[in-house]
Amino acid sequence: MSLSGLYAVTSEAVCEDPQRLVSAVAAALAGGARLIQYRDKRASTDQREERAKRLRRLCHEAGAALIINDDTELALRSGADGVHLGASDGAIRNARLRLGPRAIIGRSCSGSLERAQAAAAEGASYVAFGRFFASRTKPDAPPASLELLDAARAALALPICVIGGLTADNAGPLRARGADLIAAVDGVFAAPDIEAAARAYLKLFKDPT
Ligand SMILES: Cc1ncc(COP(=O)(O)OP(=O)(O)O)c(N)n1
Ligand SMILES: Cc1ncsc1CCOP(=O)(O)O
Ligand SMILES: [Mg+2]
Repeated sequence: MSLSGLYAVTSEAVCEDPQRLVSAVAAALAGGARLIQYRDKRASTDQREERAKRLRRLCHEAGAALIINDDTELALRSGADGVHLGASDGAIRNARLRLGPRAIIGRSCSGSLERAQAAAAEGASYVAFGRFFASRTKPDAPPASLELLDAARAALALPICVIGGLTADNAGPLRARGADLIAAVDGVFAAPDIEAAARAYLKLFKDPT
């Protein structure tokens, strides 16, 4: 699949209730999201496995891919399409060995081009920079700059994801600087109309006519 477009990352609030989680992700898919990340820091191992399998079916029915945050073994058990790993979530190489050559493996690089280059060399599928704006989801995430994005676009051949306080209204300049994936938690899942919110981000990926 092409790693471009909206990357909708589940919020703590929607993960509180499994029915809400499924309907929220269904709405994001209806709005055109084709990459979903299941990010759930609170549920038990069994609950997360059950929910990940449910989301994997939902995403695949819609022709979308499901990525699991933090947990390579859960990605394997649930049949998800890949995993997103932060700096302390394990080595890319190990995840690649566990999940295979077709898996989508992402790495958080905060504001560091060096980290992104290392991730690329280890076999990451995409690298994620951010936060770019204030984020209620992860207020203490280290900041990244537009200049970093310019340098990353020039130096890296793999897809670039941006994250952190991104909305359809503020992500345009990042997209214009070559971001392939716009990742958002609250911008999608805290919106009163999740489907409409997802659709609004996707306008940033349409060719200007
Ligand atoms: C697309 C994307 N980018 C960055 C992150 C953050 O990952 P990490 O630094 O491991 O922090 P947590 O999300 O685990 O709190 C992400 N999840 N997704
Ligand atoms: C997980 C993560 N990593 C860096 S910022 C961030 C939070 C993104 O959430 P939001 O889109 O609500 O700011
Ligand atoms: Mg993590």
